[in-house]
Amino acid sequence: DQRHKFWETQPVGQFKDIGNPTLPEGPIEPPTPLSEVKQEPYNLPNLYEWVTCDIHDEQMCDEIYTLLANNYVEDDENMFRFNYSKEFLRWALQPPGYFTAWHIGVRVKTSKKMVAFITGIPARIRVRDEVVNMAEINFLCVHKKLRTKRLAPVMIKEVTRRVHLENIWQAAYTAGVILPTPVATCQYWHRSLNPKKLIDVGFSRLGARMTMSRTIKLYKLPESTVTPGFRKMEIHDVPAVTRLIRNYLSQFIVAPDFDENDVEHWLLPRENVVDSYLVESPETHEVTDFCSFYTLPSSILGNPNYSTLKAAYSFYNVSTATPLLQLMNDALIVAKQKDYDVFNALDVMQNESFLKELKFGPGDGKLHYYLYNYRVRHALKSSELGLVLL
Ligand SMILES: COc1cc([C@H]2SCC(=O)N2Cc2ccccc2)c(Br)cc1O
Repeated sequence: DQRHKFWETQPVGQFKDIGNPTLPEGPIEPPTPLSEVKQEPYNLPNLYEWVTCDIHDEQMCDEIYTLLANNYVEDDENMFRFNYSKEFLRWALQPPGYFTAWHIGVRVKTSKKMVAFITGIPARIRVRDEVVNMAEINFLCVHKKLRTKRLAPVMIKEVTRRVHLENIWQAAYTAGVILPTPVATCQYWHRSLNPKKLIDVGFSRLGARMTMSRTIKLYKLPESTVTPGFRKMEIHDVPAVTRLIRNYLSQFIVAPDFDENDVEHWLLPRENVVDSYLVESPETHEVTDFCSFYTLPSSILGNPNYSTLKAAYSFYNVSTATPLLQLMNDALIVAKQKDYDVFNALDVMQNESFLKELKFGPGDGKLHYYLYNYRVRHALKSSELGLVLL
């Protein structure tokens, strides 16, 4: 089909190469001399033009928010659609060292209406012992009415060209669909916090021989956290949290190579965007554990009583003294206190060790991770992945 036609032209692991032990791990193609990188943008179909999006600009941010809120990812049954907030988009797209040129919109020349979007952000990602400068590609969105115009391939080529101009030759991205060739395939799990609402909107179903009140009781959580020394992360914790998370992530085959600037950006609490907590030992004042989740609501499509689902997504968690089970239960307790309806987690890192026990149920969505222009000897188990993309 057309999709594989495009990906067969790209430096990505090809299905035909699976299991070929002679192919080395690492870049598939060498960098192109900067003088040979195409200097001008790729051609769009006539009616459309590229626009570089300054996400800091209120009006531009509004246009991007609205495009995504109406046209971004839905579940297979079109019951829900991601509803990234404006403050979340500003956080997600302005990490240390970001390039405005990598926030690319497509708009109609005449009406100036934004009809498509794709982004890249720079990230240092370690693959085994190699730290690679990559672009994390995200928010690929084409307006529902323009889906048959084959805009996505030219948008992917354009963001790749702009990434190449910054001398970066690898990328990481995720998708709900199978493309050549997944580095890892993960499963989403969900922990009900507001089971009545989740059943009312059709996400969950009442279990057999279960009443609503029995279901509410099943998911009930304590009013307050149980771990002594459990508190919100603050700016002065950045050095300790950086040490803790760098050490923890070193056990995974693919993981971000966070420095203190990255930790300050990605893990310091931001209201309605990202929450992070740590355990400071009351005796030694050492920071021994960390947990975090980000806030990504979903629009509920066509329900008369509810319009939005408040969802928390497990981000990075580290346990060295507090059992991970207890740490994550405290995260659930805090999320319930803040009125989240559901707490979502991928089966990456050590998450599998707590999912069933904390009453998570498997979702219907799989998430495939991909690397561009970097071959990994063989697909990873999700527990070998230490990378969470937004
Ligand atoms: C519907 O089952 C799932 C849907 C989603 C995504 S697709 C569009 C959307 O909004 N989602 C977030 C959401 C919506 C509802 C519940 C939990 C998460 C994910 Br990710 C995993 C699921 O299993």
